[in-house]
Amino acid sequence: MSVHIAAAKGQIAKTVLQPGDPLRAKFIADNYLDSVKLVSQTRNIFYYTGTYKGNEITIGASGMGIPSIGIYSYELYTEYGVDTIIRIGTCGAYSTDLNLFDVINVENAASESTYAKYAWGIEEELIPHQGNIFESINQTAAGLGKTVIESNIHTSDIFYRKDAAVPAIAQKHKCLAVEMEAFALFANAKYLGKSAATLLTVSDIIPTREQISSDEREKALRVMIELALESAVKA
Ligand SMILES: O=P(O)(O)O[C@H]1O[C@H](CO)[C@@H](O)[C@H]1O
Ligand SMILES: O=c1cc[nH]c(=O)[nH]1
Repeated sequence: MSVHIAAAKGQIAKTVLQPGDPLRAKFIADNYLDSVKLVSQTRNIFYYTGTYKGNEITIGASGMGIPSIGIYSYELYTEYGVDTIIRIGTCGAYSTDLNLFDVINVENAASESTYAKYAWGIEEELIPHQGNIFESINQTAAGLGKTVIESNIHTSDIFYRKDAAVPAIAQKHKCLAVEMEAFALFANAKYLGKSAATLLTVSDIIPTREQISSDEREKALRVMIELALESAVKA
């Protein structure tokens, strides 16, 4: 057990799918995994380990924001020997070039956050996905005939803001969308020499205020979930 995860050593698989939402983790475990076991519910952040097509996999939440995923991904990599984390999140599109339910495979995460600098001495404001899992997701998507958009995204600490303009860092790095965790996940993986990818489903179109419901954020992300599971078993 680690400070924030109650699972015993050996109860977490080498590959973890990590949504922000604990109930999305439960939905995936209930609907996609066999022989599934709830291995941690500390702070109601659920971790389930089971098999998908015969391969052991863990689905567990990160909670929302950089500090939270910073904790969970670090403990998974260092205390449980996890090799690969695939974040499966939602994001807000900065323009109407994207549509609700589009799926992004994140190339680089740009952030104003000081997390990477003060945790690991990583000075860059743009951190790439780590290891081979990004490419494996692209190949898996092509094999399944699913469309994924490869793009930079903005990892922000802010969900609500007064200024409607696209933030400068997102403009600078041509980020199509915003979410709140990928930068810290990539920073931890980079520092620790681990693999990390982030898949995002567009849940909000920021300029038009179109959005999917909270129930859909839990349950209607089928394309992303199935792509992550199929990629995970090849990791
Ligand atoms: O759907 P998840 O994975 O939680 O991701 C996005 O949704 C949350 C905000 O609603 C933030 O965590 C953001 O990154
Ligand atoms: O961080 C996020 C996630 C979903 N939608 C947003 O607008 N922002």
